Amino acid sequence: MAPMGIRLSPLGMAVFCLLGLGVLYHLYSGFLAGRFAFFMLSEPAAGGAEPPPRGSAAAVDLRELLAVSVLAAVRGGEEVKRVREGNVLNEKAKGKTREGAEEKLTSGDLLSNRRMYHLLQAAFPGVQINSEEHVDTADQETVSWDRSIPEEIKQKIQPKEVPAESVTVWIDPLDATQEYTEDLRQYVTTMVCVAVNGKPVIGVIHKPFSAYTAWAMVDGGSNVKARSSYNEKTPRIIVSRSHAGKVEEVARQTFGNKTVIIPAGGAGYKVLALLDVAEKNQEEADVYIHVTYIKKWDICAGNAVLRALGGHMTTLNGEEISYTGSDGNEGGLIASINMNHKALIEKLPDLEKTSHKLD
Ligand SMILES: Nc1ncnc2c1ncn2[C@@H]1O[C@H](COP(=O)(O)O)[C@@H](OP(=O)(O)O)[C@H]1O
Ligand SMILES: [Mg+2]
Repeated sequence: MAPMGIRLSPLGMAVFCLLGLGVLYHLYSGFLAGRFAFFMLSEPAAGGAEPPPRGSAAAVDLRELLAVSVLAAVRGGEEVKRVREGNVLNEKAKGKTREGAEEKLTSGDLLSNRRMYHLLQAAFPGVQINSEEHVDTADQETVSWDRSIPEEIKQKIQPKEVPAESVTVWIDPLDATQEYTEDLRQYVTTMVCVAVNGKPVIGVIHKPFSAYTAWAMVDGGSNVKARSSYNEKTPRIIVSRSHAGKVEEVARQTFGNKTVIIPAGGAGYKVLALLDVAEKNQEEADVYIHVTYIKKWDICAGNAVLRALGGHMTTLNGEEISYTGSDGNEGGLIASINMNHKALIEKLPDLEKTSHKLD
């Protein structure tokens, strides 16, 4: 006898148990099927990372990161332009490079850095962000992102989740500061790069004075492309105008005395010189070479853009550059697209013997 006088027949109990089992099976198989479908649909994430479970707190969507990176580069660029046009740069020296060149700092660098950093940080609080300028942690600036994705990005890029801890964001709030102080505006860019497991995956290079933005995502898409042809035999070499070291010697030794050398400011500008950029003040070149020490925020975005378009940026020894850990790149760089990059490296002088002479 059941409590309260209800009598359960053995048949009723069996039906009840079967129904319960059916409900449990339905719930569990639906969950498993969902997990299986997600596993089947997701490609391996860019940079080789496994996608984390959808909706997991530790996952970030690379398409969203691209959208906010473009916005950050544009917003930083507005500060860069405003300070230059107001003509109050508050220029000072922040130190010297290893080669003894003065490293300059202006209000343009600092205000752009503040804008870019806070926007990215608020949008992706769980992600490591490395920026060129110091960020005051007491600064309570809050900038929110409305999570809207521009139509062009929506059309070209699919959502792709990666674990937040695999991501490192690199911000250059003002590339070509030296040239900025000389009012050579065409060289100036703001840049954001997203690396996944150290591999450069998203690059944004923005020219604040002409409102031009190039973006690209490895295995995703881009709004910029390579030119239709490059001169591989006697390439035009684009090099630094203010941190040149012995780069002209290296270029002439490699490609002959007649090779054209284009001195220019900014690592972002020099990468754009290798691409199809319809911009009145943009020079064109075939190869970009840099022989002195350089920082990862200067080169990561350009490296990502080139990689996304099938090009290469490596050290002068041909090694890939890893965008995690320390912020410096010791081995110089050579960048090319639609060329035999390996053959270019083999042509370079033996850097083991000459590296001490390069700076
Ligand atoms: N030897 C060096 N040491 C430190 N930074 C260097 C460097 N050579 C180049 N850079 C930095 O790399 C960027 C591009 O350099 P260049 O215009 O000479 O090609 C500049 O960044 P910033 O303007 O962001 O400081 C410059 O300061
Ligand atoms: Mg800078």
